[in-house]
Amino acid sequence: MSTSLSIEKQVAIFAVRRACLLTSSVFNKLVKNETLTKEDKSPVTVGDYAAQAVVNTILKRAFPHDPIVGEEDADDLKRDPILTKRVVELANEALQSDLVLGEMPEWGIGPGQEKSTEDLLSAIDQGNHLGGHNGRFWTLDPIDGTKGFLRGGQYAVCLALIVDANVKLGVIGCPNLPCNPSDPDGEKGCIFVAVHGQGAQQMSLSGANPTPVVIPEIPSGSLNFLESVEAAHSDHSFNERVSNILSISRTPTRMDSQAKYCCLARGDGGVYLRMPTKAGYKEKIWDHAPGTVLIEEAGGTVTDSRGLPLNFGLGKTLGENYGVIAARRDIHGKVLDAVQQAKAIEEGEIDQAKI
Ligand SMILES: Nc1ncnc2c1ncn2[C@@H]1O[C@H](COP(=O)(O)O)[C@@H](OP(=O)(O)O)[C@H]1O
Ligand SMILES: [Mg+2]
Ligand SMILES: [Mg+2]
Ligand SMILES: [Mg+2]
Repeated sequence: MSTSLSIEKQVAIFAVRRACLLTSSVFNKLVKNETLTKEDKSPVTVGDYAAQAVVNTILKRAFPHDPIVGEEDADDLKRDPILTKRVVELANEALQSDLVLGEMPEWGIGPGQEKSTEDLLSAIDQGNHLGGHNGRFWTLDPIDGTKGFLRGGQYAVCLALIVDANVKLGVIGCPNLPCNPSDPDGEKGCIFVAVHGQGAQQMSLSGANPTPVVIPEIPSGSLNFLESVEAAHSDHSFNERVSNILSISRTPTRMDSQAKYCCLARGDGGVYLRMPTKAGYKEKIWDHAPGTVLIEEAGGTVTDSRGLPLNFGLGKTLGENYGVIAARRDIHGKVLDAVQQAKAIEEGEIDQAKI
């Protein structure tokens, strides 16, 4: 591993880019029966499986010794030969498209690199690492915000490299996100990249125009919350209470996926807040690792509601769920105080009338 992670960064960008092109083209052709329902009742589409097959194929060729913690596995898919055939078709199409400058055929990509069904199902299952505190591994969410993807909203292909529980590199591809927030109808599709200690960048899906990303100063009157669309994923009424404490009057921006972290990183919204809606759900590392390094490198802080950093060394999850707060470094403390105040009110420790 080079200390600058320049090769890892390039490979990750190319892999995420191919997966983004795949998922955008799948969306236009997706039909209803190309989605399965997982044991936890959440949806998974042929796009999720094919994107995981593509990214894992590239990672395993470029870094054969690196384990991968991926969201999906191929168990349910294997029971459905029609969906399997579709995933194989999609993954092969994405892997075999022409090489762009910098891509290497040794990564298993480019014309003529057709993979068998067995190769691709096994590539999906190579995301079976359990994570943990020691060593180096990748974590992949092939489509984060599958519900957003299905509704034609925001979703993201998310990849991070974790070394000894620290997120060293994060790449988030957002095929539906406008490149320029002040031109929402303009070009869509951008990739955000952050390397620990080296800053953050945004580039177009083609890799063109890389520009540094730094969270701008936002006057407190213009702050707003970035929150999940899904009410089951984060407690909207809690966010409203925190907004009131902070005298935030702007309505929250609801958006699926880690595109929220990307918007926060470029100042398109001021605070990401995700508090649990019910006991028992544990946040997954692939839902937060790339977003966390992006925010930290763009000048922000990410903690739970106790003010502690997220722990990426516990396995597939972040452990007991104390929520997630992300904001620019200089306002994070203020938001954390407000969250703790709102929690105390909720728990009945403070009489609302006294504050
Ligand atoms: N009860 C719950 N609480 C919090 N997050 C949940 C949840 N159920 C599912 N999720 C996660 O929320 C992610 C989407 O986040 P968001 O709401 O910010 O779009 C999902 O990612 P996938 O879509 O990759 O499965 C899933 O991992
Ligand atoms: Mg999912
Ligand atoms: Mg996800
Ligand atoms: Mg996902």
